[in-house]
Amino acid sequence: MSAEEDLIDYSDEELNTTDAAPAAAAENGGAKKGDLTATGGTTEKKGSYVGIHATGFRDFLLKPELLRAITDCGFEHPSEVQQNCIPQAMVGTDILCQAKSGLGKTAVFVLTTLQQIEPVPGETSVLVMCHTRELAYQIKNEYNRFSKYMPEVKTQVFYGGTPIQKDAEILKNKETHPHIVVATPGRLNALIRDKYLRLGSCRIFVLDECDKLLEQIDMRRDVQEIFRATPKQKQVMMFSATLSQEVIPICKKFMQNPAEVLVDEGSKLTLHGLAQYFIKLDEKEKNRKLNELLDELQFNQVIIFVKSTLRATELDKLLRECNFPSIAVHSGVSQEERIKRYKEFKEFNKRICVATDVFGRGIDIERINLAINYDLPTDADSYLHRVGRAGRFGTKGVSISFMSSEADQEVLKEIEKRFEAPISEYPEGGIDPSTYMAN
Ligand SMILES: Nc1ncnc2c1ncn2[C@@H]1O[C@H](COP(=O)(O)OP(=O)(O)OP(=O)(O)O)[C@@H](O)[C@H]1O
Repeated sequence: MSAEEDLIDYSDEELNTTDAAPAAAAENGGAKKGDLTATGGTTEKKGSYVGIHATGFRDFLLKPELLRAITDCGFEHPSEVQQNCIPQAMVGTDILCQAKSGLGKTAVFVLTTLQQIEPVPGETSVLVMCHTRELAYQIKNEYNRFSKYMPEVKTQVFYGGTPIQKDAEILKNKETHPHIVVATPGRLNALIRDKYLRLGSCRIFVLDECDKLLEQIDMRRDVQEIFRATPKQKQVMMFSATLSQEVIPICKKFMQNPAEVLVDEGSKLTLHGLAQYFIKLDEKEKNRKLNELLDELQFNQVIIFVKSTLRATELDKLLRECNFPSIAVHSGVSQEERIKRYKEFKEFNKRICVATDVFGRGIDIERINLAINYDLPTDADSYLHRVGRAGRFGTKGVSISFMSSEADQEVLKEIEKRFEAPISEYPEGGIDPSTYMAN
């Protein structure tokens, strides 16, 4: 199975093809929702960056239940993207947001949807979609953390690879029917098609890693069908660290006058706490080098990216044979097992994770301070997402990429150019731990 196939997590669902987004967006065209929005008597002007003056979460005037949960989570100050987006998102403005990896995009939509929600039994009013099952699971957990003091709000996660009947049971019962649904597109579309989930009450539509969801044609079709199943009047929010010039207009077709928080230069996406290196070597030297690195580097947790499920399985086996506490996550293992392994890694029971690109985006594991590209990805955006698994929320980290072919060399050149990030040759004598370990 190719690395590309690894990414398509919803492939177990049958797909129906339509070409709905432009039409749906055009139908929506009349309203000016993203322009000036009034909620609860307050009018928020688009583009007025209340956030710039905000020094704490209190300044956003969020519900006390949310503020308490934020304090419990240990968040002291909003990050820049949170300052820029929360004031507008919480009053219903459409948002198209690009911001660096690991700087808290999730909290933007989790907090602002919880702020706006008015839960009605048996009705789903918030829909969040992302491209992988583990990410959906992670986002659901973020909802649990932040809705701790809102016991009436129910959130559920739906993704493929699990019995659909279980999801159907949850949706049939008013007591368990969620107000917030986090899902991958394939399973969600199947639930809608089979009429288990009705979206007539959907008020907020969120796409996390939106470029991934919209760039691949089959995922986009699912997203479009789901979009068509929701009412015309709703808030749409989209997020990613990478939004190409090509994908931005596609995103905007789903939106009405969105507030745009975009990064104009690639260099602004560089994670400054992350030291980036490459090692030139032959394919056959990779295992020995990896062994050496794992022995010499003082990592807390490491994620090692490979290009296929087969390579993930083999490398993980090899590492375990060498007594490294390794685990593998890829689409070749059952869904239940995948989530189990994700949890094991997240809970620090395993320190080494060998993964395909299913873990390349969005996955937030705070102790990862080393990301290794055993196989380099084929494009610069994937590189940026992958290495962003280390150095979360401004912490220190290091990434090391193996370069074993001319194609790899070209990709590295493209990365350096696009993000204006120096990627240095890994020094013979190794690197000083103080450059990648927390003080
Ligand atoms: N204001 C804050 N203060 C402290 N920690 C925060 C704050 N906001 C977010 N975090 C933490 O920072 C980490 C990264 O956040 P998150 O996963 O939302 O990043 P992201 O922008 O979605 O990244 P990616 O592009 O990689 O998906 C999380 O562990 C989150 O709990």
